[in-house]
Amino acid sequence: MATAFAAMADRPPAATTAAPSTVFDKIWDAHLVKRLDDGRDLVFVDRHVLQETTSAQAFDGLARAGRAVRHAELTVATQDHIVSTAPGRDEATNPAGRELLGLMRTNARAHGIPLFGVDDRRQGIVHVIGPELGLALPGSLLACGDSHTSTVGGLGALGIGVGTSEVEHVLATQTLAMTRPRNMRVTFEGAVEPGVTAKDLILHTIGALGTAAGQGSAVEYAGAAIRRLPVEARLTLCNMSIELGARLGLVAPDEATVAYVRNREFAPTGSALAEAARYWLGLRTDADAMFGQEFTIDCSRIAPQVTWGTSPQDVAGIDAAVPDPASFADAKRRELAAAALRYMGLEPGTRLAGLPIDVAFIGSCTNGRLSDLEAAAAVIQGRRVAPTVRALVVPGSTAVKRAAEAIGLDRVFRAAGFEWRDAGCSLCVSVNEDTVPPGARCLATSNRNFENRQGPRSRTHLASPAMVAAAAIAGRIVDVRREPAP
Ligand SMILES: CC(C)[C@H](C(=O)O)[C@@H](O)C(=O)O
Ligand code: SF4
Repeated sequence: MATAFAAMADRPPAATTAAPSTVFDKIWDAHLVKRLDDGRDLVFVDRHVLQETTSAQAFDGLARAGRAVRHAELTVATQDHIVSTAPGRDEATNPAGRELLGLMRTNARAHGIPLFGVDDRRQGIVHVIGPELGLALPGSLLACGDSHTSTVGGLGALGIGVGTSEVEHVLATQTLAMTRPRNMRVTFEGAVEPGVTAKDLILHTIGALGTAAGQGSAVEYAGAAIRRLPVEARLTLCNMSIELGARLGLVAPDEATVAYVRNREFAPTGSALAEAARYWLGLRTDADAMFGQEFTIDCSRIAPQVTWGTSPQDVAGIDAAVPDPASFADAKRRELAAAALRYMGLEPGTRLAGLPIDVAFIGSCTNGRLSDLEAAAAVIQGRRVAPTVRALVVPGSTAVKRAAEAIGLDRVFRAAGFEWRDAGCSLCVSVNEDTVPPGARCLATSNRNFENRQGPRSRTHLASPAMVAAAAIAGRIVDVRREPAP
């Protein structure tokens, strides 16, 4: 399989067009198979990644239609959503997950698709393992039956989240029929303050522009502040393009991207890598390229962010208070904010700093990578979790878990009173056995704070790993920048 994946990187460079174009245009055009009569584009999918909750029906459909998997060698499967995260778990640990996990194993075997299941060292959240294993490469197009496929945009790849019927289409044809996304750019200017992370940049952006801003768009994140972000932070940023309403998000590849890709299990090596890197580094937006929408964000004014409501756009800096719904100009927004405060059990004017929490969750495809765990551990080192808090670390992949253990992070978390669990989606979506009790308040590093997301009547606030770590210790939401050094 490694050879097949490596060969994919040898694709010819995009045909140079006369008109100035964006990095998105260049990658899209390199994948264009044909323009369909209905106005959509048919694009080639370099990698197709499967997760258990959206693939079973797709395989059923394929069987009913009597079709085969077109390119099993460009497809991989993992088990992440419904898996138990209890240490030492297997497919049967979460009884509710047995059927879907079993179906994935049977389907993968029947079609010759490699499965990185619960017992595999390569298992993990689909959007974490793509970059980690070199399945997602700069300039590639990756599809997955999961909305946050946009994560891989951090490498300069097009990550397209699709529904179950499209999973079936990709399995059968290795192509995707889709309306070409519009170009949108968000440029980040100014210096980012210490204690402010990629998670804060994207939460702030969603708050400023709204969850509908990116509709139908491919968002390019640009600017000096983005160039300075390590690749894992770019993955966090692109992950939440979905909460900005976009189809995908991306950061143009640079030397940091190439360095990240080097030595990944399925990435090209040797002269194939050198040749691919030349192509990747040419994937830049031309100076005069046109964007349907352009926004600029001033990073110097961004504080660590915390959500107060039930949409990711309900967000404010840690030094702010819960807003008065009456303060919103738009009538619909006023109504939604009032409903959100009722659900969250919050009063207008209450400071976000100081809100007591019951659960602290560090993990997910947004913030479950090694650098996220390192940032959290740096805050926790030598301290204890407040007795009123249940604190969990759920690494984004088995490889992240092992890498963290190799540098002793598990000991830091355990000594502080955190649970150190096996890899999976866990409390991000609570379709396994991990839940937040009704009415309880959780500060989480994940990407969605919808009603009931972490269990019936659960209350979710979103923040960065360092902020969640600091809150777990304090027992309440605090400003990580003001915490005394350990
Ligand atoms: C289960 C899956 C379809 C879903 C998604 O696509 O987003 C999940 O990953 C989520 O985050 O809610
Ligand atoms: S971690 Fe959360 S957002 Fe990411 S794929 Fe899993 S459920 Fe979806």
